[in-house]
Amino acid sequence: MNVSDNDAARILRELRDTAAARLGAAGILDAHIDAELLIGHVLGLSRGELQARIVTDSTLGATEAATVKQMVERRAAREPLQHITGVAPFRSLELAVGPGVFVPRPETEQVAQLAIDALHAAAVQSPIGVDLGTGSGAIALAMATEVPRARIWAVENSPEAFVWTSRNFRETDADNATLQFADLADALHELDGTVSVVISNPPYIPQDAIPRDPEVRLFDPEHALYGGEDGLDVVRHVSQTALRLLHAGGTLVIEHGELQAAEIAALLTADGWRAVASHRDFTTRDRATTALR
Ligand SMILES: C[S@@+](CC[C@H](N)C(=O)[O-])C[C@H]1O[C@@H](n2cnc3c(N)ncnc32)[C@H](O)[C@@H]1O
Repeated sequence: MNVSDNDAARILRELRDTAAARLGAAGILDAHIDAELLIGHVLGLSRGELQARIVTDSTLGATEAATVKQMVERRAAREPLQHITGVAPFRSLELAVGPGVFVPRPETEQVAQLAIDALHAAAVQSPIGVDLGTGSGAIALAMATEVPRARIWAVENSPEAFVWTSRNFRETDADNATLQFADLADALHELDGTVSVVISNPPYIPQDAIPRDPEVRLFDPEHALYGGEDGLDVVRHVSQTALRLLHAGGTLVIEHGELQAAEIAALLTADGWRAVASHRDFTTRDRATTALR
């Protein structure tokens, strides 16, 4: 490494840090991400390339280089990046993840927005929100931190996942969020008829539809992926539990596969839900359905 490499890295790093501080002071939540994307855009580098340049040009010693090599090998074996780093970003949160828990996905950030909007719109002082099958706690903790006046309950019944859920609840320290180890089909009877919003990203993959990506097939827990023969076994339970939990006018939000919107609309309509509507993600795929109690 020569001095000019070092200088180039330092200048780049200071530029990144100054830009992040400026954006943070302006109220942008993930300021360092925005800063790196902006500088990368100007320099014609991806965010990863920019970060690699900052590290390799300045501070990368032999030990760090060896660690990077090991991590690259793990990634090459298709272990999810989030398992290697141990962290999954979700909206404004950084959640601990690893073997045994479903890695929260970017598309779920958009689905969570539907529940957050419904909580914001709720007429009562402290609306109750429930996340059925909470996994890492991503949706529940997003609702709790983004709608502080709400009271949030989260339900999970996988012991392996629950280790991670508990850790994320502890580390997020949202005192308006409660976690329960329970089967969502028979959970939270004490809240019957009082809840404003129920959201679930349940297992919805049909038993025979094995996911293509090794990261999903080999590393996400089966209990988080598969929903029986037609993929809708857990969705049927979510519908019944939400009918019991929600007060009249309350909102149900369900994430699902892009080809399941019509089937889920029929299922919910048959169960007596009103105003059933599907919602597209940023790539125009139908990935969520809402309904009113
Ligand atoms: C697709 S993952 C979603 C996790 C998280 N909500 C998210 O969006 O990242 C489905 C979750 O539901 C949990 N689950 C499946 N069946 C359940 C049941 N009957 N009761 C409670 N949780 C269940 C799984 O263990 C898993 O954590």
